[in-house]
Amino acid sequence: MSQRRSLIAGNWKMNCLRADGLAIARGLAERAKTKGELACDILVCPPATLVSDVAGVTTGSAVNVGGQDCHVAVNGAHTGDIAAPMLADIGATYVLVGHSERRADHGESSTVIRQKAMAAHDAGLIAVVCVGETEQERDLDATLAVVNGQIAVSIPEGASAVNTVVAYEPVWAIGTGRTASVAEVAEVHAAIRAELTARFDDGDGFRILYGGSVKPSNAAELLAVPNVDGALVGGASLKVDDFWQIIESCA
Ligand SMILES: O=C[C@H](O)COP(=O)(O)O
Repeated sequence: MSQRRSLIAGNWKMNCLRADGLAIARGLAERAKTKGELACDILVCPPATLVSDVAGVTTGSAVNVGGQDCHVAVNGAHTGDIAAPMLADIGATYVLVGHSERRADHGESSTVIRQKAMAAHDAGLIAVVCVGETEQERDLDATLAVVNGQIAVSIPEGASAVNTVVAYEPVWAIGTGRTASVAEVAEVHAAIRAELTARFDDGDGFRILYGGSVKPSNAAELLAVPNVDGALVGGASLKVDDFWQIIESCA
């Protein structure tokens, strides 16, 4: 098995005015600097309004910065949207694509998400491609079919372990306080790994993150599950202490 370095990613979603966001970013950057060698990579994805400022205060630290979404095109008449090269231009090195809130709120299909991942790659960004089933789909025993289908369509042919991270986030576990069980996480992550290794020469090297109510109290247990190579954290990433405890849960 290849050595995969874990990634702990914070998705701030539509939270934080400038002062709050910069306080979190500074807090993380200071800890990263004083801690020295860390067992994992760190990523924060602030709202687009703060990407540039957060990149500024985290420069020279181990904290990477990413966008929460990008458009499929590099520029053009797309009012309100943000192109991947624009994110790269202001210091982002990652971008989330296909988060379930984008799929639900903006009707994004896996086909569009694949195009967004391609746009991210073209801009030199690492795409964090998010997948996950709804509660209804899990109740119908369709979890693996749904997730495998999302993986098959959302991840483009040009993907590699270098430019792509997968995030498994069961929709019913996001922001609900309900976390998938270790057995549920293990089953889905193993299925995603099988899809990746079947399709990509370096499929064993892709990092697969778990997301959905990850917090300091459950992080170590989730991060110890086979094929869990980090976490995508929402609510708990808005508190420096909580997010740092999750970072320190990496073995
Ligand atoms: O992107 C993050 C996920 O949606 C998880 O959010 P949460 O940790 O608040 O459940």
